[in-house]
Amino acid sequence: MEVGFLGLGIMGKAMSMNLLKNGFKVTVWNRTLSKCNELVEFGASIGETPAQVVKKCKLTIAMLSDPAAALSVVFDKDGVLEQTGSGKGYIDMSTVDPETSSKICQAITSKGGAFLEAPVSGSKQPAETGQLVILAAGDKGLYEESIPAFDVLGKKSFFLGQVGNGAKMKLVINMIMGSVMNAFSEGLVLSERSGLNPHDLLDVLDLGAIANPMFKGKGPAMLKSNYSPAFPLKHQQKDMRLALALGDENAVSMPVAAAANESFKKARSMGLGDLDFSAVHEILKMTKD
Ligand SMILES: NC(=O)C1=CN([C@@H]2O[C@H](COP(=O)(O)OP(=O)(O)OC[C@H]3O[C@@H](n4cnc5c(N)ncnc54)[C@H](OP(=O)(O)O)[C@@H]3O)[C@@H](O)[C@H]2O)C=CC1
Ligand SMILES: O=CCCC(=O)O
Repeated sequence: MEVGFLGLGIMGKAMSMNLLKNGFKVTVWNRTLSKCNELVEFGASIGETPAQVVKKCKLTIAMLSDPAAALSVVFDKDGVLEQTGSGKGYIDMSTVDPETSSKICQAITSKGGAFLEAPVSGSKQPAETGQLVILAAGDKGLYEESIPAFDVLGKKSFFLGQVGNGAKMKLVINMIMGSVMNAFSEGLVLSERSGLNPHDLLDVLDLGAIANPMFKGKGPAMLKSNYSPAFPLKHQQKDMRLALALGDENAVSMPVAAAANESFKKARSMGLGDLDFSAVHEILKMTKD
C-alpha cells in the first residue's frame, strides 16, 4: 500500500519510519525538506509539495504542529486541496480543534475526496513502537480502508463518529494530562521543600491508586531537570488553550485546567516551549514562600 506522509516532526518521523519498516511504500514531505533525507535512507520517496504527495498516493496522512499548520498544508498554494478528489483519502492525525478539522473536511469532501481526523494518544516512544491509540472520526469507509496502516501505527483504534469527535476526545485527554502534570510537579516540589526525598515519593506513588506511566517515565528525569522533548511544551500549551475554548463553548467551568494553562504559558514565555512539557516543573520550582 502506498501512503503519503506530511510532517516529519517528532511524531511524523517515528510514524512514517514505522510504516516503512512494516512494508508500506511511503512518500514523505516536510516544510523543512532536508528532514526527509533520513527517511529516504530507509526507502521513502520525497514529494516536493503536499500536492505532489497527494497526486501520487491514494492515502495521505498528515502530522503537523497546530491548526495553522494543518490549514496551511491543505489550503495554501501547492497544498493538498489542489490534488484531492474522488478516490483520494486524507487523514489528519495532528492535534487540532474541531473547527479546524471540520473546515478541512468540508474542503476535501467538496472536491470528492474522503476525510478522516485521527489524532493520537501516546508520545514519541509509542510512535516508534507502534503503540499509539488512534482517535478517528469522519468517513467510515476511509477508516476501514486505513486499518492496515492504523494497525502498524497503534495498539488500538477507536472510530468516534462524526468529524470533530476525534479532536474533542484528544483535547479532553490532553487537558487532563496537562492538569495532572502540574499537580505532579507541585507534589515533587512540596515533598522536597518539606524535607522528604522526592525519589521516595515516586516509589510510593508507583504502588498506589494514582500510579501511571507518566509519573514513572517522567518523574526521575524531572528530578534531574532533564526535559529532552518527547511532547514539546508549546504543543501541550496549545492543547490546553484549545481545550479551554471547548470548555467556553460548552459552558464548562475548568479552573484547574485554566491554572495549568497559566503555568504552561509562563514556561513558554521563559523560552521553554521546545522542551518536553514536563519542563513546566521549572516554573513550579521557582515559586517561593
Ligand atoms: N510529541 C508528542 O508526544 C505528540 C504530539 N502530538 C501532536 O502531533 C502533532 C505533531 O507533534 P510533534 O511531532 O511533536 O511536533 P513537532 O514540533 O516535532 O513537528 C511539527 C511538524 O509540523 C510542521 N509544521 C509546523 N508549522 C508548519 C507550517 N506552517 N506548515 C507546514 N508544516 C509545518 C513542522 O515542519 P518543520 O520541520 O519544517 O518545522 C514539523 O514537521 C501536534 O499537533 C502535536 O500536538 C500528538 C501526540 C503526541
Ligand atoms: O499529545 C500528546 C500526548 C502525549 C502522551 O500521550 O504522552
